[in-house]
Amino acid sequence: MLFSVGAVFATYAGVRLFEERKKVREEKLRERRAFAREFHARCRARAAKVVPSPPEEPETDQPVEAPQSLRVDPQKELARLEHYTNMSIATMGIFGLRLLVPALGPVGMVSYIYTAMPYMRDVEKSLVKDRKANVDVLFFLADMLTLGSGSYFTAGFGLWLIHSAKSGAQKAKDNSDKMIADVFEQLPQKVWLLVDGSEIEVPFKQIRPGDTVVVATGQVIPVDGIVTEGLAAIDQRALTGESQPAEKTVGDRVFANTAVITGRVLIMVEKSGEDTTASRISQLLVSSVGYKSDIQLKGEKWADLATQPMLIAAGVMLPVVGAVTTAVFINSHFGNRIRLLAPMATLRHITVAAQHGMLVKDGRALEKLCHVDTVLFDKTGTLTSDEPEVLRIFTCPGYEEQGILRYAAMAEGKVSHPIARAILKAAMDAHLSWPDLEDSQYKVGYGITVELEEGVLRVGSIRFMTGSGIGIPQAIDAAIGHAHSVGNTMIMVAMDREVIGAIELQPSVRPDTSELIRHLRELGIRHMAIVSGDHGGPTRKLAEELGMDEYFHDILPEQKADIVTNLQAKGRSVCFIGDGINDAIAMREADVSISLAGANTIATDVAEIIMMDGDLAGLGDLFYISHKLDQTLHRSLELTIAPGVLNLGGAFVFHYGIMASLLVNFGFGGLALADVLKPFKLPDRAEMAKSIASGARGQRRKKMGITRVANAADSVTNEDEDGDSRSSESAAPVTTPIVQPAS
Ligand SMILES: Nc1ncnc2c1ncn2[C@@H]1O[C@H](COP(=O)(O)OP(=O)(O)OP(=O)(O)O)[C@@H](O)[C@H]1O
Ligand SMILES: [Zn+2]
Repeated sequence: MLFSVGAVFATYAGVRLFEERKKVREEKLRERRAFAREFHARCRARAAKVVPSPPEEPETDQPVEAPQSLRVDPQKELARLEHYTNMSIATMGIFGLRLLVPALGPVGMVSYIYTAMPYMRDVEKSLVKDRKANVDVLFFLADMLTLGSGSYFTAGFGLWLIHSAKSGAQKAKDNSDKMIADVFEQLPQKVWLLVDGSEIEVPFKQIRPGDTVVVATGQVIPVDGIVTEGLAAIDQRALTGESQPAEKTVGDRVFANTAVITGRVLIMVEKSGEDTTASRISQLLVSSVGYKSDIQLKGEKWADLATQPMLIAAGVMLPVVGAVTTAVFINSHFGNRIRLLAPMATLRHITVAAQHGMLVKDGRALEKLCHVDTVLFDKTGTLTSDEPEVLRIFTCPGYEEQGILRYAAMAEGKVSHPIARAILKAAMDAHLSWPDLEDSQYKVGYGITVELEEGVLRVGSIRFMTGSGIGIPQAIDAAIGHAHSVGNTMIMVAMDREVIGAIELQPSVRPDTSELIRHLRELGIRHMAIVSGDHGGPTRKLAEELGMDEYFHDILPEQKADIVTNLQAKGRSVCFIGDGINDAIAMREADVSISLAGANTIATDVAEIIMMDGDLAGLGDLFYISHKLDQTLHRSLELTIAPGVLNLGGAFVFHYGIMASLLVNFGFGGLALADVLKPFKLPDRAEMAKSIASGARGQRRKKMGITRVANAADSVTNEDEDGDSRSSESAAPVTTPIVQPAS
């Protein structure tokens, strides 16, 4: 029987030896060819009296590429895994028939060795390359013991368990990848294309190599390309991590997903929109699924910690208790299962989110969301609809309403701020026309400056005016007071040093938002606040209306981020929901960031989760899905540990066989898998709250001592009653630590 184990090793060694020698031979051949090439090049160069140019340096400025794992064709990988799964079934079959036809024994061995080949490669890699005995090594040892003890069928079954788990995980991953890619493609993406000297807005996918796109302040560069005109400061943080903006001008390369902070450039496109979309999707898939969840990390750590001692223990046990008991003992190791289950659980929940119109770009975000206790909302464009309405236009002597509106529209040109959209719409509705301006300067959080023949035009906030040394006339000041008291936003229009008019904008709060806030409280969110760049008046009004705990107004973009980090320093876990350029930094700092489809591209690029319907309605569902994921991950971990305990008993107390131990693993593995893949529907509101509270209580019971989880659970259960009482008196005034406007 030891003969069979020997045969396995001998064959593997033979195959590997053959491969290595082939590799060496190929290497030599390559060297020889390279030498010949260089030799010929030198001869030619000498003949032409020029020195051959050095080989081209690889570009260092390249955008990040998808890791190796994603460049493997998933179709082929799946086919390969399925092939080995089928082969292990065949092996089991042959070994089974061997009982009737003993001559089939050697055939079974050949089939076994073939099926074990990829597995042995992993084992070799672990031992030779990583110099570490990992779980693969341990289980391989168990399977060799099984084979050596003459349980051929069981050994085949052991192989099948390994291969089928891998191919099952790959299949689930493929399905989710497709789903996520589909949802991503629905994101509305438009770019400004230069056609015969004028700029037109076209869908991103229509872009072809050689086209010229125009990108101005506050927009994200949609493509890889070369700057052919203009100058811009570009934030490459998303790409290179460097926070210093880079100056780019004619001849420089720029990359997709970087943002223009100031300036305006024409870019010649290098890759078509479809190619760029494809590479974006592959990047997206890397970040959404190519990571390890906390629970997986924990599980892997435990598995790793247990591996060496178990190997040693197995070595000691083998001569004493024999192969069977040792193999059963090894099978009590909970192995790699969490490594398969955790990503599958995450994928499953990302897929459910996608089916409900939420694109989770980073799986970690979904995992972290259930620990969030503080949600910060941006106001304009997030809590209010992405297009307020121009309500009134105030004019100063010498100007007419239409003139003020026309100036404002001229300045707003291609800005994609909700205020800009509202003004442009009003101007269009009034059938005004205005020239296309190229050199407008947008100062985020303040407003826009344009140099016209008649003077310097400024359109923006009151602070923008006073900061530029422009006073507010009394008549306008009175109008501002009234507008703010009813919750409206006022935009100043100034020419040179004088305010010439103002525009009053009426926001419309997204429907059912106060209901949503109440819903989130039921789901365990303790603290909710508005963080807005707008004035105190309208911000307070909305905060009261919606029953927020706090509000921050006149907040500049960097300050939004400070608010997030301050809260985090107090131990809060913060989710930031925003739509604008002014939210991007805060979103980067937040534990979880969410944006809405149709918001500024910088915001949707930074956000880890995008609400594809363009509104907040699905937020409750999202939190629920996150809690569900957390519960599933915990259950997965339990279901991987349970069979281990049972098998440990099997080895020392019940004395059962190897097959029994594998069946225990198989049974629990199947249960865990079914649990992870179980389809689930989103329940109604009351049911959601109950399920989250009970999950948290359950966890608290088990996790006594781990303060963070226990605290979170506390808050959820307390909030149950708390949330109810709050909802009944939601009209009560908010006690508001107000952040004073920065001067
Ligand atoms: N495109 C613009 N046109 C005119 N004024 C602007 C523009 N962008 C910003 N402003 C002025 O600067 C202020 C701050 O703008 P910012 O974009 O930081 O926040 P916001 O849109 O008002 O509110 P929120 O932060 O809630 O989205 C605005 O209230 C407005 O007065
Ligand atoms: Zn906003």
